[in-house]
Amino acid sequence: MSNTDMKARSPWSTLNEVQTVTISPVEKQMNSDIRIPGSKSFTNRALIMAALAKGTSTLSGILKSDDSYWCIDVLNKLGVRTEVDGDVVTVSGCNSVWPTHQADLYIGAAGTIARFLPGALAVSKEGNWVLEASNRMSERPVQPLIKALTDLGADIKYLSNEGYYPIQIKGGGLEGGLVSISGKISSQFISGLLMASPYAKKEVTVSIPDYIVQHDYVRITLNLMEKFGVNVHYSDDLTQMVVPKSEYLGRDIQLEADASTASYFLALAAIMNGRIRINNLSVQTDQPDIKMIDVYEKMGCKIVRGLDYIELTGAPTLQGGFEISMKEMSDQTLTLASIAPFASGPITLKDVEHIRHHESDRISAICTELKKLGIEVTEYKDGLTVFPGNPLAATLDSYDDHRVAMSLALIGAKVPGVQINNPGCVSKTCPSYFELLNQLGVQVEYTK
Ligand SMILES: O=C(O)C1=C[C@@H](OP(=O)(O)O)[C@@H](O)[C@H](O)C1
Ligand SMILES: C=C(OP(=O)(O)O)C(=O)O
Repeated sequence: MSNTDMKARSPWSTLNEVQTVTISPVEKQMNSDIRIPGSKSFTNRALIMAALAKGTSTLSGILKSDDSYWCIDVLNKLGVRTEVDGDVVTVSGCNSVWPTHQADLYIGAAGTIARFLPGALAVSKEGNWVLEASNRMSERPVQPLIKALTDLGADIKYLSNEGYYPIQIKGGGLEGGLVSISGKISSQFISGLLMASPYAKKEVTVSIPDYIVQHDYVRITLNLMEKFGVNVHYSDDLTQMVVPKSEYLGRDIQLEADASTASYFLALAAIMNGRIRINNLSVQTDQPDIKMIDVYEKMGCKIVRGLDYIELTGAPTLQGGFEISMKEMSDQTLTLASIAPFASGPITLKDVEHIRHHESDRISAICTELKKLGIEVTEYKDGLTVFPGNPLAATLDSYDDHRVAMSLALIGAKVPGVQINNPGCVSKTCPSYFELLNQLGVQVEYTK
């Protein structure tokens, strides 16, 4: 497990001892209903807004994974009281004054914490905190966010490499005013800046000079801020956003299921020509990865868009022969690339250069692993083309990246002899992933 960062695995991870998982094809026709764990994006936003808020919040349907564990752990270390009961967490908000003024905080591999926490700390009147991240998160960019926060008056220092974790943040507050921030490497920079902005001394006007890679994640932030009592004024294209001086108020909120996680199970039914119904997610969501159902439909699957469910029935042959921009749902690039060999023609996935900065260099990782399976691919700076083929048995690497492991496992559900090294990394967003696959009839065997 050479590239595995075991420190980033939390007590909510499950497969730390497992070296390799062998996935074997589904034996009977898939015809199942399933419930999907809570959304990472909603969970970590809601936790941080609830912690900053005045009053107590009850968040139901949280995700219990490494990313949310480290978020709750950090809040506890900052002196915020949280109580977890099943998938419900009660958070006693600190009204933007973090009770513990000095602490070393470990945030694991979570981009959401790395980009949402700095602003939330900087707004506090006093404090001096050191933030350390996983090895990979310490290679992922944060400079545009830190620059915007320091432009607003925050006191943040890089402790090792300029532009990267670890960092030191001192309290003192944000001044407010006009601030410009790039959205072309990560939308999380903008979300993190917005979440802190109500606590600046003056109104904050956020302006985007270039473009945003995934607008819908910013919309999730804006809508959740509104639920916590802060109304941001913004242009439709999100290039200008005005955050009033305000404060979050404690709320009781039911969080959504994770649309990114749901997509793997929809993809599974698509390639198996089976039927699956997701019982706790609907198309009425801001989560961008919901748009994958349109892609599965375009590939020949039948979709029922229920009021409170989504059902997919696969097709004997999936249709390929198209090019698609994955920019606005880029977490699903690997899912589509993994089922693409089973389609009738080549599929080109474009506009996702930014995913080279995710949990792994995802474009390079998926091209390397598909080639190991004997699949022809062409790699571009911003994407790849996957050609139809019959994948061979192979032992694959997960790159310690949950989405690499979850996507490649789909191929094992159709092709005998697919093994994945270091599969425990799925705990970043879905510790129960292989268990859920198994419930759907996929055979899963662990080697320790
Ligand atoms: O705000 C969020 O919750 C997320 C934003 C996206 O990140 P980028 O905008 O960095 O691609 C996405 O990939 C990530 O999984 C979750
Ligand atoms: C990019 C991802 O995560 P993070 O929140 O760490 O950016 C992801 O989940 O695919």
